[in-house]
Amino acid sequence: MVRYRVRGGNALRGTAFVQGAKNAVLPMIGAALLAAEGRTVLRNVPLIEDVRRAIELAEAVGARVQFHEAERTLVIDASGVHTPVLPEEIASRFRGVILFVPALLHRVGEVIVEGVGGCNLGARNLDFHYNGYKRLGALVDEQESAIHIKAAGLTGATLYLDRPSHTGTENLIMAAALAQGTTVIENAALEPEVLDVIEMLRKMGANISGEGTGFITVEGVRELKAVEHTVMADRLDAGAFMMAAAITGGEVTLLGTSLEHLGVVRWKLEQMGVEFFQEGAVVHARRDGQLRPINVITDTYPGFATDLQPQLMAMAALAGGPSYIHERIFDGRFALARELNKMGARVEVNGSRAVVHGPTPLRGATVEAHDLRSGIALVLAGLAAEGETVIESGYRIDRGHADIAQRLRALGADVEREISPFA
Ligand SMILES: CC(=O)N[C@H]1[C@@H](OP(=O)(O)OP(=O)(O)OC[C@H]2O[C@@H](n3ccc(=O)[nH]c3=O)[C@H](O)[C@@H]2O)O[C@H](CO)[C@@H](O)[C@@H]1O
Ligand SMILES: C=C(OP(=O)(O)O)C(=O)O
Repeated sequence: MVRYRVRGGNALRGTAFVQGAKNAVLPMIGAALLAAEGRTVLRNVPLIEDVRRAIELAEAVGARVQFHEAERTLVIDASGVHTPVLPEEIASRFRGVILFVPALLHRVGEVIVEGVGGCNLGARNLDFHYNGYKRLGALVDEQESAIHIKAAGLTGATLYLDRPSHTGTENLIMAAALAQGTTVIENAALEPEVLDVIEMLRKMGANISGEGTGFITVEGVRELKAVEHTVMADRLDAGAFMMAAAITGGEVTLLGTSLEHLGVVRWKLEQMGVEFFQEGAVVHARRDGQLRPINVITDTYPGFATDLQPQLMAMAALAGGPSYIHERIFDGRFALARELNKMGARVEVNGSRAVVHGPTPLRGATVEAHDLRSGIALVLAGLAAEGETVIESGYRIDRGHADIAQRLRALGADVEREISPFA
């Protein structure tokens, strides 16, 4: 059992390194398995638990993987991929498992998904993925214990997503990349990570156009080759550090990121009183006076990222007036509210809307990380709280943020990661 212990009160100051993006590296590991020969080299790979699960899973299906951790470099030889089973004990621990489906369909002709993990945020359906595979010619059999997908070769088709699903877009592109003929994907996701994955697939030899427009065309090719690719910076990790500076009244310099990737998040943080200054790939963020209340609606990119909504909720607890949050992506992403309330916040939730009655001083408490982003939001709340905050279920934070305690300590925070022998 991992837990984080945070003693609040220090304004964060200094320089932080932004990690490689979790939501880009996971599909890239899936993409690497599409190459039947050679070795893929991924750079700027974050040392997070989801990457460790993805490595275990790639090995379970027959790939040979070396993780050079000090160099943040992953080497994947997928020539030995032979088994269709994505085993429950690994698959049920992270969402990225679904990103292995296209490669196994192409390489093995079938996939058995024994579980799908990831953050518990309410309904997380996969119907857009399955409908897409079916339109490309696969057979999908959804049983309670496992999902079985089979395909004797895929054929291009016109596909659509009811809404621009992030992993749905990546999966249908990967499925179409080696299908015979042309595939058009309508209502495709625009997230920067999706574009980075497309860039890697294009280097591998895929013929993809239209990314960033919502309409993607993929001309199938016969094979994809192993390549080298550097994973983009994690905008959610960068956002967490910006908000850590803001919530503590500090100032941070973030190396290797871009305000462009934040979309609307940037403007909302500015409205709350965060000042930004960008010099190339270096971003400075600091709080400018008292935090102001805010009105936020989460949306797909470039709208306000749902993965930064909990951190914003924590900040809103300290803002000078009521803030309104409308969560439109997930129907169960307000588990943070009751944990923040244990710390003295006043958050009222009504369905997909929440009102944060700020300002309320925060005080330390023992709280639970119900998912990755509510976990990091509680770390931020702890940094601004009086006294000590203990955040249980810290594994969920480790799924997506690398060395977070150490990186925050380098900015002057009092944070420790502890491993308890008691489960
Ligand atoms: C590994 C990864 O990249 N995870 C990210 C990805 O998750 P993920 O790709 O799972 O999220 P989606 O964009 O697919 O889901 C968004 C919404 O669409 C619904 N939906 C999705 C697919 C589908 O087949 N049917 C369906 O109904 C989901 O229930 C959810 O309500 O995007 C989310 C939304 O930005 C982020 O929070 C996650 O961090
Ligand atoms: C929801 C998230 O991740 P996943 O899709 O991997 O559960 C997240 O990164 O906040």
